[in-house]
Amino acid sequence: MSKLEQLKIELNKLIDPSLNKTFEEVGSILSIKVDEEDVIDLEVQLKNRRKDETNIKLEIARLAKIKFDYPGIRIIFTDSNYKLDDEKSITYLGIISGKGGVGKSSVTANLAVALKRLGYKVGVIDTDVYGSSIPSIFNLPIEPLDTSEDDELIPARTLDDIQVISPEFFMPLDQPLMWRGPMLGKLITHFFNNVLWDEDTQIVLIDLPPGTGDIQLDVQTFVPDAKMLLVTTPHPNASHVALKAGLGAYEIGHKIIGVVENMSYYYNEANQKNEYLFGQGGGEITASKLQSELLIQIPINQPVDTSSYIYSLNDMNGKLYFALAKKVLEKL
Ligand SMILES: Nc1ncnc2c1ncn2[C@@H]1O[C@H](COP(=O)(O)OP(=O)(O)OP(=O)(O)O)[C@@H](O)[C@H]1O
Repeated sequence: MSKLEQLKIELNKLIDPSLNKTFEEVGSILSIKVDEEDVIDLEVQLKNRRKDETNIKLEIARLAKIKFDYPGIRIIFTDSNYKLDDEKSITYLGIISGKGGVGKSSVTANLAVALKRLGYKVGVIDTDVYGSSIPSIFNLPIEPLDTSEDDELIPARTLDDIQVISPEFFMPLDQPLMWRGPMLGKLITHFFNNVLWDEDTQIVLIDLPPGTGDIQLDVQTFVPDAKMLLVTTPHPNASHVALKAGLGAYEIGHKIIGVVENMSYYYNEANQKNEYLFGQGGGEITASKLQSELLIQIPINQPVDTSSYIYSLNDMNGKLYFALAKKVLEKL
């Protein structure tokens, strides 16, 4: 047996501390080679790189250099997707729209509350960097988030116990901040890789920027199983743009679970009729062209408690969001 094969056997006995399983059991070693200068090239995946990489690097170096006398070793660490049997996994649902102002953030926040009312443990990631409004919808103070000992972000928490992550918490108050591509990419990576959600978190809603861009692509990379909910207003022009966003989502590889038509009508108490201020049919057209389903039509309405953006269960819209949450759960 060659020296390299013997080293591989010893490496395979190492334990991934975050899985409490040997490298062999979870297939941690992706590749191992030796170059012409006798230096080892090793590719290893770990469940929790941030926490375990330094110690594992030492253990590997000890084996390769001291026990097997190799002059050097280069290690590339990647993330392991290995799932333990009892590991709870979070379901991600992205909320998308063609353009801004159609109520995407309102839908995200009110859907989160409705899911919570149904007994689910919910988180929200606000990725709408240029139009971030989730913290203000939830009335959360804009202050830097705490971090755990392992440098993970601890989400802000609403009074309803919904956990929230938003770029707002990283920006100077009331000042513009120019997010450039790489900076933005880092922030979003952090939002998906380094958040300490409560252990029993079941659903995380992602408020995405309007349209199809880098952040949508990032979400596909970090959470490829994420499903999408598309928000549009009833106006045919809005639905035209929403359709583009939906087609873009399909192209990226996202699944759309349905369409929400927001600001569908206004119920006029005076004549007891629905007034279709923004036209009619946009949601239905978008859903049918995407071969999806129009899940709900939400009218224009302010919460009875005018100090809040969240509808109570006494509000007509609160009841509709409750119905939407049930449909969403069926689709997920
Ligand atoms: N059904 C509704 N009835 C009345 N007002 C609504 C309704 N839906 C949303 N709004 C209001 O419309 C405005 C825009 O909503 P919101 O910020 O949720 O849109 P958005 O699509 O997330 O926009 P952006 O992408 O620019 O952040 C807000 O003031 C919100 O309170």
